[in-house]
This record gives sequence, C-alpha cells and structure tokens, in this order.
Amino acid sequence: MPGYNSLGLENCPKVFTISSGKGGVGKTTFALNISYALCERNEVLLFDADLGLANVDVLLGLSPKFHIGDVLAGRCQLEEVVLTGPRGLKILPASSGIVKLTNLSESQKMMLLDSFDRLTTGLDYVFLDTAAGISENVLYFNLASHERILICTPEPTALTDVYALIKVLFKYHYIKRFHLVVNMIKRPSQALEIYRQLLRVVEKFLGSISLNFLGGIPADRRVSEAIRAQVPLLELFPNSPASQAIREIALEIANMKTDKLEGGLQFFGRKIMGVCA
Ligand SMILES: Nc1ncnc2c1ncn2[C@@H]1O[C@H](COP(=O)(O)OP(=O)(O)OP(=O)(O)O)[C@@H](O)[C@H]1O
Repeated sequence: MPGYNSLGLENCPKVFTISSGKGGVGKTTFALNISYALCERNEVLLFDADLGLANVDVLLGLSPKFHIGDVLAGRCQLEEVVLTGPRGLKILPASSGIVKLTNLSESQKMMLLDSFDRLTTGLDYVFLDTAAGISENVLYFNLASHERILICTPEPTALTDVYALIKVLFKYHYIKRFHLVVNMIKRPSQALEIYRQLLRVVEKFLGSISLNFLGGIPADRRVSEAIRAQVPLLELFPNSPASQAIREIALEIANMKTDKLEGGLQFFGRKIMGVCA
C-alpha cells in the first residue's frame, strides 16, 4: 500500500531541517521531542544528520548496531541502520565521532539520498537534526528539505549565528523561507521579542525573506531530567512547560501549508547536484 502524507500526497514525506547556527541551544532536544509529538498520529523519521557528533540515540539510550558509515562502505543497507524509538518513532542515527563522514563526497551524498528516498516512502514527516554551524553538510541538508526550522536562544551569540546561517542560505542558495523557534526563554513575551529583533535585521540587510515565528520554549529544568533518564521530555513530563510549548509547535507544524511537495529526497539531491555543479 502506498503511503499518504497529511496533505494527501502519495509517498512524499514533508522534510524539515532543524538547524541552529550556534551549538548547545537545544536543537537535538527539540528535534527528538517534536518528532515524538508528531508521531502520535503520523509516521515520522528522525534523521540525526549531525554526521560528526551524533546523539539522538544517546538521548534515548539506544545502541545502534550499524551506522551510516557502514552503508557508505557497502556493509549494510540503510534500512538496517534504522532504530525504533518510543511511539514507533523511526530513528536514523548518524555516526559518532567518525570524522570523515563530516565531509561526504558528492557521490556519497547521492548514494545516501538514493537510499534515503527508498527509506522514506510512506512516511508523513522526516526531521533532519543537523550539526551546529554553517558547514557544507548543514547547508546541503537545508537545501534538501522542504522547510527549515531554526533554533536560537535569547543569547546574543545565538541570534548572530542564526542570522549568519540565514544569510548564507539566502545569499548563496536563494532560500527565502524559514521558521524560528526561540528556546530557553525566561518569560512568555521573550520569544516574540527575540523573533522581532531577528526579523528587523533580516529585513534590513537581506530583504525579501519569509521568517515565520513558530513559538517559544521556556527554560525548564525537566529537560535535563528527561535527558538523564534517556526518555523524551514529552513522555516523561507531558505537562511540563517545555512539553506544552513543544506540543503547540507540533500543532503549528501539522497545520502548516506547503505550496507544493515534489518527489522524495532523491529529487532534492538531484536539484542540489545541479546547483552545486
Ligand atoms: N528548554 C530547555 N530548558 C532547559 N534546558 C534546555 C532546554 N533545551 C535544551 N536544554 C539543555 O541544553 C543543553 C543542550 O541541548 P542539546 O544537546 O539539545 O543542544 P544542541 O543545540 O543540539 O547541541 P549541539 O550543538 O551539541 O548539537 C542540554 O543540556 C539540555 O538539557
């Protein structure tokens, strides 16, 4: 049976990249919990695309038998790398500490995208948790997705780093559509203040960019307790302030309209190869 996503499009998951510019802002925690929230009613794959420093599997206490390096070396199929997490969430772990994976060749990227296209058939959502910063891989995964969620915190450095990421994606890759989540806010109004601050700078220096405010997540001590317990925050503390905020963002994502979803990631891979050639 072919799969249908929430928009009724056959075999075409909606692909989101989650990136941050700065490290340590809560990107992986968000990626795990937003995937967990959405897999209550959908088929979801969380791809730990932080190819140098993987940790989604660590957050869940899972032990991968194979990793993407094994696929690239021809030792297994991508399907064998996938782990099943809570609520049936599918997790594609990356490859902790294998430095050469951080610089994939174009042919390796294409091979990975081909396998990825097979793997994602029938899914509703794919979330790509990228590395921090603006390395080639981060840009590549951002290009390969339908939507881009940027995470920042109220810290000025988090804001300047997320601006740098938007700037590179816009100036060199013509990407104009982004969503913002402000994590670790201290009071409810802070998220919108930060969003407006970033929007002002983006409009002043970059012009016609669509920056959508997805929501704010409070600083919540339950987050680190859930990490220590290796259980998603939404499962362990479903009523904590951060859990409630993440569920609201999940609702926004579920209701998000996308103009047109084309093909799977393979299509995007080809598109990128055209851009990069
Ligand atoms: N809403 C929150 N409230 C309190 N602490 C948080 C929150 N979100 C994340 N954290 C804490 O921030 C730290 C970094 O989180 P996480 O590993 O998810 O960040 P990251 O951006 O993925 O980091 P990296 O750059 O290493 O990939 C963790 O210790 C986590 O407990």
